[in-house]
Amino acid sequence: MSPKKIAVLGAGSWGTAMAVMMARAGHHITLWGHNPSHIKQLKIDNSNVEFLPGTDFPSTLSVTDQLEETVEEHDFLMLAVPSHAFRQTLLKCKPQLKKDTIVSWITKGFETGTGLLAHEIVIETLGKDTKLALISGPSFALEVADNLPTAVVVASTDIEVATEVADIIRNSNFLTFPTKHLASAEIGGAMKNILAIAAGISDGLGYGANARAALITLGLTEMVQLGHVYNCSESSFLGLAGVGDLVLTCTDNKSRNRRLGLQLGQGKKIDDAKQTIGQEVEGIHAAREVHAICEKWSLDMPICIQTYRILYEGLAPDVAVRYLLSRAQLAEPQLD
Ligand SMILES: NC(=O)C1=CN([C@@H]2O[C@H](COP(=O)(O)OP(=O)(O)OC[C@H]3O[C@@H](n4cnc5c(N)ncnc54)[C@H](OP(=O)(O)O)[C@@H]3O)[C@@H](O)[C@H]2O)C=CC1
Ligand SMILES: O=C(CO)COP(=O)(O)O
Repeated sequence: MSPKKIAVLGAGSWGTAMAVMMARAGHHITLWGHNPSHIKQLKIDNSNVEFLPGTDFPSTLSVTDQLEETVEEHDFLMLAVPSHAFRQTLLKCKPQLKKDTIVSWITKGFETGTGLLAHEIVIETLGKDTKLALISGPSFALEVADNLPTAVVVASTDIEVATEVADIIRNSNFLTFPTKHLASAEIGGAMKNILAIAAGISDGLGYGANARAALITLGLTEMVQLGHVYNCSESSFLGLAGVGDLVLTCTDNKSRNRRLGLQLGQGKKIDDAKQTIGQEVEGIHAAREVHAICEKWSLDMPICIQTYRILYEGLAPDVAVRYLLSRAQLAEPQLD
């Protein structure tokens, strides 16, 4: 694949790791960040990026805080901002956006307040003919920045766009699989953050590996249940963006969502836990949106709801777990 010009919009750990990975593969990357002092610091010294220690920037990677000219000069955008900044970033891009620009994103979450999926926001703000794609799957920023093998899906309702994006960003350490299951990939990426908090809570309380495996399995059935609202098939959650990312973030302490849960399970207050992590914890927002969606559609998703109650209603983690255990399921929840 010949080198491309790609603009990564969002200079947090994930945008930076993706930018470095693609620049190493020979692409010409512009990394935009909204915080001028952060960008200034990166221009002076990028040898010790916060949360990505030891990540040197290749010469094919430049940084900027100028969004307008970045959008103007690129026909491939990759949004890496947190979900709460997704719509406003698209709106800021819109005036400079060219007709055939690829709008891709690596954000994981529902829109705060509306519960919309990212592709719904793209269509609402930029129109239904936008060439859009999501890149998602089990992919810790630190490991991608360290050049460790990673496999993700590139999802778009237009499989030609998914294939084009997958072909551009694939390299020997970063495998990409095109898929048309866009909504499932978005739901998987957003839901696993809530479930990673739940798994962290369970581990923080000292419940063992059996409980964690049960949470992962039953969490997957909740993911599938939510998918029914969007007409997603059960099997569409069994890939990298669903079960793959769920297993990763529920089991490894590189996950910020899991680490938040661990601290809550150990008795820490949520504000203190958030402060210790010092980065985005998307599951906190996603729990609120999923709670609202469950109310709207009368969905029974006990793990997500108990996690919401711990996060927003001050429910004690051990009480939430006892509730889950006491639900006396007559039958194991099934995927179909
Ligand atoms: N890190 C990871 O391993 C992965 C993360 N993701 C997803 O990527 C997304 C970004 O997360 P991540 O990079 O990890 O988070 P970080 O906490 O590392 O960084 C978030 C970045 O977003 C910036 N930001 C905040 N508000 C705005 C805004 N309004 N406009 C532009 N930029 C803004 C912050 O800048 P400042 O702090 O200067 O305000 C910061 O640089 C999330 O949805 C996450 O779930 C997906 C896969 C892997
Ligand atoms: O999405 C991720 C890995 O795929 C990162 O997970 P956390 O946001 O929980 O760190």
